[in-house]
Amino acid sequence: MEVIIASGEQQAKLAADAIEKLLRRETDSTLGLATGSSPLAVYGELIRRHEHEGLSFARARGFMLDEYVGLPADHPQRYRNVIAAELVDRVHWDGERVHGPDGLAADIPAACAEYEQAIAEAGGVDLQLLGIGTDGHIGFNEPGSSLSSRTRIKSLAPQTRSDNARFFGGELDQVPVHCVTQGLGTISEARHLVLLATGRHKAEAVHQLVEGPISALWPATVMQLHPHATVLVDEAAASRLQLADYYRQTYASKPGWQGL
Ligand SMILES: N[C@@H]1[C@@H](O)[C@H](O)[C@@H](COP(=O)(O)O)O[C@@H]1O
Repeated sequence: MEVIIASGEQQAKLAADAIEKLLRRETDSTLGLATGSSPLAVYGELIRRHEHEGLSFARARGFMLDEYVGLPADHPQRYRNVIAAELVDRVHWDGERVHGPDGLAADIPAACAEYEQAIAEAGGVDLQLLGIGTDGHIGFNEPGSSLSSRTRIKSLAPQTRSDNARFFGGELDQVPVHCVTQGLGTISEARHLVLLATGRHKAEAVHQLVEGPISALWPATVMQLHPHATVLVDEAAASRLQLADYYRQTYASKPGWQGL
């Protein structure tokens, strides 16, 4: 696992560089998309590169991490609509090439199995963007999630519902109780995991993710088992890291050609 302590702006450039490298290669690429505030600066940088540097998403496929269950199709907080507004529409990416778990399916387990199948048929995810919840969730894999879980329905933890109430006008009772999320096993199969975290409220989750014992209690710790995981954190989110100086030195002496 590589830990890079960098400002939100630097994080966005580094993650966008890795995504641009994939989009400009000869073969089609598959991006794993996350919602929440953490990836917004990355999306902003990708939109800038699309508008000013000709970065094209035409040959890419996208798979989202998660979705609320039961929000009406036109609800602005439905993750499908959020990602359309924050990235897909703004980079003129064909919406048919961007997929997400179906939170409105009549048969949710069948829809989850189909989603797994669609990811597999696309050849798997090349780069998965991730944020982290204050309780250490990735996607919507709340504490207690199996480390080998697949896409499925989950109940949101009270902490997550209260954290996300800000997107629902501060009204907790408007936040859905259930979600569908790629599992920790699904996420772990992406070839490169790139997690972004900013702010002191993420410091404990980041400490556990990087330095804690692997445990379902802190689901993001599953990333310690991944052969190519990058964790981009600002100073505040890094404030509880025991080995922060070592991560700084390592990154400062990293060969420039290496990329993420
Ligand atoms: N389901 C999303 C996650 O994918 C996201 O990473 C996390 C952190 O959100 P934020 O980036 O807004 O702090 O919470 C949400 O509940």
